[in-house]
Amino acid sequence: MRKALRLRRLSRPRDDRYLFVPLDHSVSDGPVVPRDRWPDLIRSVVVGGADAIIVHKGRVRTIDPHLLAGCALVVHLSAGTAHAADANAKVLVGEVEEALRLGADAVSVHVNVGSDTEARQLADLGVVAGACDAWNVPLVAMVYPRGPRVADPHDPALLSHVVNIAVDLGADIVKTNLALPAERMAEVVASCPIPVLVAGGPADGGCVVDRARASMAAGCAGLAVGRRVFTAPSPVALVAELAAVVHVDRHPDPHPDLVHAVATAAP
Ligand SMILES: O=C(CO)COP(=O)(O)O
Ligand SMILES: N[C@@H](CC=O)C(=O)O
Repeated sequence: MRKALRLRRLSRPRDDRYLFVPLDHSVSDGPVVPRDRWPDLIRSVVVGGADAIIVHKGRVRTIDPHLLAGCALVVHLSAGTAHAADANAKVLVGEVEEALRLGADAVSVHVNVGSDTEARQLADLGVVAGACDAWNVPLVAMVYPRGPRVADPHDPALLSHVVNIAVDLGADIVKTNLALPAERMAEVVASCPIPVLVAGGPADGGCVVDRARASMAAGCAGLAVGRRVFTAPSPVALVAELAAVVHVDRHPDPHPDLVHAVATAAP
C-alpha cells in the first residue's frame, strides 16, 4: 500500500488534521488506567472522535480490534522510563515490520534533542525512517528539546530547529512542545514543511481546550493529547471537544462521520 494512503487514514475526516491520543505512558510512568477500565478508555477515545491512538507493540494485543473501527493505530517504537539513570534516554524496542504485522497504520519514534544520548536517538530515527520508506509506512517523530543542555523547551527558535530535524531525517509528521507564548508557535509551523502536532502536556498545564485552540490558531495540523485525556473525568467528552477544535472549527461543513462521533459522545 502507498504511504500516502496510510497517511490519509491518520486523519479520520481526511482533512489532513490530526487528533492523536498517545497511551504510551505505561512504559515511561506506569499504567494509564487500571486494566478493567482499559476497554472503556479505548471506546471513549474512538467514540469521542480521535483519529489515532498510539501504543507500544505488546499493548496492541490488549485492544479488541472491533473497538478500533474508524480509528487508526500508531505503534510507538521508543521506550525509556522515569526511573532510569537518564530518564531522557530512549531506546528502540520494536521494528516497522512488527508494527505492520500488528495492523499499524503508522509508527512513531521519540527523540530528545539536548539529552546525553541524543546521538543514538538521532541514529535510531534515521534507521526507522529508512524502514518506513522501504515499507511505505508513515513515520510520526516525537522530537522534543529535553535534557541538561536545554534552557527553555518552549523556545520558538529551538522548536523550529527540532521539528526540522524530523523533516531532515525523513518523518512525515512531527510532534513537539507548544511554543510559549503560544502565538509564537506560528514561527515553528512556518519553518516546517511537514504537519506539526502539539503534545497535550501535564495535568497542571492550564486549560487543554484553550491550548488546543491556540495551537490550531497558530497553524498546527493537530494535537497529540495523552495525560489530559486518560486522567479526565470524562475522556469521551474531552476527546469530542478536542476533535471539534481540530476538525469542526476549521470546516463549516465537516465530514458526517465526525459530526456523528462528536454528537453521540456522551458527556
Ligand atoms: O504524545 C505524547 C506522549 O507520547 C504527549 O502526551 P501528553 O499529552 O501526556 O503530553
Ligand atoms: N513520549 C512520552 C512518553 C509518554 O509518557 C515522553 O516520554 O514524553
